[in-house]
Amino acid sequence: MWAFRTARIGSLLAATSVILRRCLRLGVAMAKSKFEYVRNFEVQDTCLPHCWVVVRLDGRNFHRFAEEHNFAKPNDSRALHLMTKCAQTVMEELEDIVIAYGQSDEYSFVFRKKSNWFKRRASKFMTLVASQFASSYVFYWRDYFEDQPLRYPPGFDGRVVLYPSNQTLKDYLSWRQADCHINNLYNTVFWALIQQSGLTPVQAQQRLKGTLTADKNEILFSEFHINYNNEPHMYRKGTVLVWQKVEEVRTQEVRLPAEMEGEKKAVARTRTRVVALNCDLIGDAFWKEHPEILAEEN
Ligand SMILES: Nc1nc2c(ncn2[C@@H]2O[C@H](COP(=O)(O)OP(=O)(O)OP(=O)(O)O)[C@@H](O)[C@H]2O)c(=O)[nH]1
Ligand SMILES: [Mg+2]
Ligand SMILES: [Mg+2]
Repeated sequence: MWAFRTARIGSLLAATSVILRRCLRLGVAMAKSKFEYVRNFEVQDTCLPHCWVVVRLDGRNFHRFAEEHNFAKPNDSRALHLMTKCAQTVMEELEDIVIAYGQSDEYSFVFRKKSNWFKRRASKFMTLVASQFASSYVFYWRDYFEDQPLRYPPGFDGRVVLYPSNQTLKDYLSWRQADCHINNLYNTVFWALIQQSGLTPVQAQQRLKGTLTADKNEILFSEFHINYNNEPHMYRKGTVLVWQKVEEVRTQEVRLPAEMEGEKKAVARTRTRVVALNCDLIGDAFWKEHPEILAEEN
């Protein structure tokens, strides 16, 4: 009797599991349409593991954008501060960015070596950075350009570059900062010759043809009494964004006995914030001061 019952339960269970399996198969077949195969056309764009992932953005045709929006020449501090505000937003909204560097119409964002954000898909990194940056540029425009309406929507191109070692990453950032220095020195003399000496752009270009750094410094000093080293750091060095612990003091209402109700007290707390620096990245000093950026766990 007992054996008969056990056999019956067994065959019932077997029948149920066959039905269940059929249903599941049918369900899966139904969920997959005949068009499903097009998924296979998607390319794998996973960034190589253990590499620094750098996303660099650059303003599209900003030569024209700067003209149309009356940017000051050679440097418009409103435009540079707006770029930095957008980059700060990118760092705060997205994940795993350990440092960013910007100058002119470009910003580079460095994702930590071991980031597994969106399974390290390059297209996700690039498009999320570019779209967050571009929407922030429009969103915050009025805060920096109070009297200058935004005349058309700006665009930013993006690229992803992988750097396999700390040295190559440091060299990449040094390259961008050296570019900032070379362009800024040239532009400072170029516009001084036009704005202060009345040369035409073609004449200014001719005057600077073949000149070396020392020559440009000399022209600035002897003709315009400008010591290039005293020009603002933001123009000469660009902007570095890093995470830093900042002590914040806020006045806060505290719970006290009824007779003291509503009293406020200063409360200090430490938060990690994105901080903008206009410092040198090429020498060792910066990396010694901020060892956590290249630390192994990154
Ligand atoms: N007047 C002024 N112009 C700026 C400033 N920052 C950037 N620009 C302009 O933006 C340009 C940026 O250079 P590029 O990125 O090489 O060139 P682009 O015109 O943006 O062209 P693509 O990047 O190739 O699309 C500079 O050459 C300037 O004309 C600024 O502070 N003041
Ligand atoms: Mg550009
Ligand atoms: Mg550029």
